[in-house]
Amino acid sequence: MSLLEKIKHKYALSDQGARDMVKAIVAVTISDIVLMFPVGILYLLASDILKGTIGRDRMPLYIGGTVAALLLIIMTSYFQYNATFLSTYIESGVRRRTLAEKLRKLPLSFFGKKDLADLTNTIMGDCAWLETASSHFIPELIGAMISTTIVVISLFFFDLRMTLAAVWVLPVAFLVVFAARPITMRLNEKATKYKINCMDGIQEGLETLRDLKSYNATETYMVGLNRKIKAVESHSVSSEFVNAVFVCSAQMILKLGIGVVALTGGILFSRGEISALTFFMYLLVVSRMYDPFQVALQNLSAVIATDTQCKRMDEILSHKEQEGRQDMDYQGYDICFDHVGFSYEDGEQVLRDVSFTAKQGEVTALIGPSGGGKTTVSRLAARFWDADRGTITVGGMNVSGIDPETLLSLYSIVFQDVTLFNNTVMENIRIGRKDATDEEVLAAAKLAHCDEFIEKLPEKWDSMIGENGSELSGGERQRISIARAFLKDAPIILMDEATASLDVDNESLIQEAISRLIQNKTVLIIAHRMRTVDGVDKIVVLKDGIVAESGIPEELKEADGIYRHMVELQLRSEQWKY
Ligand SMILES: Nc1ncnc2c1ncn2[C@@H]1O[C@H](COP(=O)(O)OP(=O)(O)OP(=O)(O)O)[C@@H](O)[C@H]1O
Repeated sequence: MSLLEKIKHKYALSDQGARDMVKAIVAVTISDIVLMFPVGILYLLASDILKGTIGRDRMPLYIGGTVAALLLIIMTSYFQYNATFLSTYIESGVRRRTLAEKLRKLPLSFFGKKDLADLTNTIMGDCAWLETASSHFIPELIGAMISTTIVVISLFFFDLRMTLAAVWVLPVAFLVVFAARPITMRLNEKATKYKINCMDGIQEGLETLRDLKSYNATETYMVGLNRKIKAVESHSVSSEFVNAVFVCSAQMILKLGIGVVALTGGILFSRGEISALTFFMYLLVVSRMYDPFQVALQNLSAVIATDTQCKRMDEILSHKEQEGRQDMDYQGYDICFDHVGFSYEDGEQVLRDVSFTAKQGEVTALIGPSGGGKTTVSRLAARFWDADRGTITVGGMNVSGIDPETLLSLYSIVFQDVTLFNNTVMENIRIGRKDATDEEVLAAAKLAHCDEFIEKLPEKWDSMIGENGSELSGGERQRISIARAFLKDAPIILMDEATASLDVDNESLIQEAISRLIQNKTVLIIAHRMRTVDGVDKIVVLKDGIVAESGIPEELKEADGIYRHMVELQLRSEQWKY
């Protein structure tokens, strides 16, 4: 692996980002070396004074040297600023976009393991931390190490003993901070874990505020949240404290270097083994040489801490994407489950052996007791998850070999919990097909009976509907979701009891529209109310992860099975009154 590849992989950078980081390292190295130029000029001046050769003719050299050193310092600082700061912000944007793009391609199973706060923290917080790391910590650390090595090598040409007196502190100080690596990393990981836990708590509180208030549980929630905030506080403080102990100790060791140089120089000078000029030069050099290194030590501990953030990012970036072909030759759009077995992350077998076919031009209803696996079956059909055993085909093509986005283009999905975006009603419906014209959007909305309530909104079709459609009723939200399905007009329709939040008037209107929509399509409905499945072509009863019964409604009603039992139960519950 080349150096660029290594940097790219280690710090989750793009090709350009890795190149910019190398440029930044070069810029810092030059900048650090240039800072030694004034020391050189002072050395020349001292040398001339001691030799008595100072005169007018040497003045241009001193003045020219000083001006050149100043110009070089300004130029390299400018170069360093450009190479680090400007490119870093561009790179941060690239990094965030790469993460978001990757998340888009990951299977939903990945999101089962990660909560929203964790992912948001990676995209925003970890990226911001890496932003500082790539603009400051890493280039300054590597730059300081390279420039110090160059200075140290050149010092060996003057006097070995004095050089050793000056440089022994460098590896010792470095080792002190580096030896603390396992402790600081562990503490940093812990602090990050508590921080995410706290963010998660805040997010949960905001999302569930309505329920917390209605059950007078806000106080209990605040007690829990306070505990989480305190945990973040104490872990961050102890992480900082331990870090400071090691960094400060290492910096004190560096200061010891000046003392040792003065002592060694004093002894050697008194013995006449070095000249006053050499002694003076070493004092000058050590007074400057430790400065970048002192900063580098702080940066080293910060770079060590960066490991936690990089690992978290790498976990996302290296996670296997769902792949598949885009050019499929479908033979119709039948969905066929053949001995399918599946379990979620927790390992509990949700589907044990499921086989059935949902034919094109027919409505297949999935019914069964709660937790029987109906939603899971529909998720597997759309490849939100991959089955563990057996095969699922669409139009004869195994879904595990189809590119997820290509597969989803075959589906119109109407979920029970509708997701709406903080945008206009028009754009929320257009999500169904992004290239649809306004007329097409309007037509789809009309079919889903959305137009009546949209026309009453203050800005009509341009009305913003608040985050997740919070300004709309449950029925209105669901009608928008159905309008999207009309607009997409895909050959397969997956519905999760789409009419659940509609009142009686709307329900019959929507049902009539749905009947038009589903003609000659493969329709898979997750049904909870038995009266809605009376007219379907096929019922599949899922219970305990297997197909317990399947057939046409009349047949199943005759048999004394689960379907008949569910119909009877529902009839009884319909007679229930408050
Ligand atoms: N993302 C998930 N991670 C882990 N387990 C899950 C997940 N989603 C569902 N399950 C579990 O899988 C089982 C089947 O759930 P599923 O939602 O498929 O059932 P269902 O028949 O649709 O239920 P309902 O009628 O109540 O909606 C349940 O035990 C449920 O707890």
